[in-house]
Amino acid sequence: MRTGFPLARPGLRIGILGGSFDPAHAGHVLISKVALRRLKLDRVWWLVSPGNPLKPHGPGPLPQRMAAARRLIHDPRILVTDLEARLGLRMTADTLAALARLYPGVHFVWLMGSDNMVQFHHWDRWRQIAADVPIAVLARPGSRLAARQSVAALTLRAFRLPETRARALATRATPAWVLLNLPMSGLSSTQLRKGRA
Ligand SMILES: Nc1ncnc2c1ncn2[C@@H]1O[C@H](COP(=O)(O)OP(=O)(O)OP(=O)(O)O)[C@@H](O)[C@H]1O
Ligand SMILES: O=C(O)c1ccc[n+]([C@@H]2O[C@H](COP(=O)([O-])O)[C@@H](O)[C@H]2O)c1
Repeated sequence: MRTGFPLARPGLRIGILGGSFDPAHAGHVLISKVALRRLKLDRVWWLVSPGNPLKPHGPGPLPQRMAAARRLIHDPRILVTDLEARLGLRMTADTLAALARLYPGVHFVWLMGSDNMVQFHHWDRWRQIAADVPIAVLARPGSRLAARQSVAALTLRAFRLPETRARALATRATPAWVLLNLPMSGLSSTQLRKGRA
């Protein structure tokens, strides 16, 4: 494995939480812990993005975002990585293809908040993403119901697992996705940036 890339042996179940983390906050920690438990994951990797392809303004510098994210985590199962920047990738479809090549035999699950599910159908090759990797959508205030009615949710409705089957998601044939309800956190990076300004 190249330097700077996390290690993972075949058979591990790893949730990937992609985001700007500008800055990371307790909402990210909460959904990571819920995903670890409810999806029976071994690890969650925070994939600190060089920048969301759909957002017009880039986030703050990557090293600062990484350092702040690491300071927030006190669970050895959660790991922060800049592998997307190291690979020179930005589109999630490309990142997931690279992960499959780099880590054969690892069971990856894409994690995202329900706000992202609402606009998932605008992502580059979103159907390919859903065909490549199981997806867990974590409820977030204001978008939980909209996520259930989103274009992606309706398109993929035949492949939705009930929450009671969430533990099976990581090794399920794709497409497969689940919507996880949880005691929701209203925290957001936008709100924290406003508070800092
Ligand atoms: N409070 C939260 N509850 C559920 N999911 C969340 C929460 N905060 C962030 N997420 C999810 O975590 C992932 C990374 O989030 P991101 O780094 O963009 O933080 P954010 O708070 O959504 O930032 P911003 O306000 O700048 O959009 C996304 O899939 C997002 O939906
Ligand atoms: O690939 C895409 O088209 C795409 C479009 C929007 C968002 N994403 C990814 O979704 C993750 C969450 O983005 P954000 O900006 O909400 O933190 C992050 O990993 C982005 O790279 C990816």
